[in-house]
Amino acid sequence: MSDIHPLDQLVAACHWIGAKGWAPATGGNMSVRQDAQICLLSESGKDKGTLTRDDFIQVDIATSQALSGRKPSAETGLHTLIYRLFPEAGAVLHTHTVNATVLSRVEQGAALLLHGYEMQKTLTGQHNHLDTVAIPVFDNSQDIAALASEIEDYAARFPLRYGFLLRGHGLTCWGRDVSEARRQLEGLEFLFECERQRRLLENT
Ligand SMILES: CSCCC(=O)C(=O)COP(=O)(O)O
Ligand SMILES: [Zn+2]
Repeated sequence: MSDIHPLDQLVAACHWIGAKGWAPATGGNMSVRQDAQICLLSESGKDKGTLTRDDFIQVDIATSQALSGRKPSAETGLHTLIYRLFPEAGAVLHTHTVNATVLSRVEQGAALLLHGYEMQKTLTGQHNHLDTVAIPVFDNSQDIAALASEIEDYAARFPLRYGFLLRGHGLTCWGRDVSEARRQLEGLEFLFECERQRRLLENT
């Protein structure tokens, strides 16, 4: 348990994501849960690698509405969905990496299946490289409410853990706190890089 305020941890995570090149230009969005009702979400249209505390906006988790007149992320509805689906979720990170963007397009199926990688064990609850981790892939849409509804339906039928991919768009992942969300993001991104390399090499 860290003494650093969760919002400061999130700002640090945004800078780390920016330095990695995982949220180019204005891509990506990040949030942290304040309490059962409210989350703090990045303001829309900003460079997420240079955010400060003032760039986060209080949003009502039940309605996805900002408490102020400011405009939170265009993907607010996906963050609030995760906080509603998973009361234990404390932070949500959405990135636009090349690996997530390309792999989610190349993968024709409904999920990216990760199997045989020791690094799967960086994901909470994974203890064996021989298990299969399924990261669902949803077709991208500009209708975030419809997308949220589709993801909610999926979660009612199948286990939804760690994160999901939006086809040709990026990864959204979460954790109990910023630290766990960062670990899931870093682990998944490593696995995506391996999977992209494996597919390239095995097809030659
Ligand atoms: C060029 S980024 C397009 C929108 C997007 O996918 C994203 O992650 C950033 O949107 P936001 O409103 O959160 O800035
Ligand atoms: Zn995005």
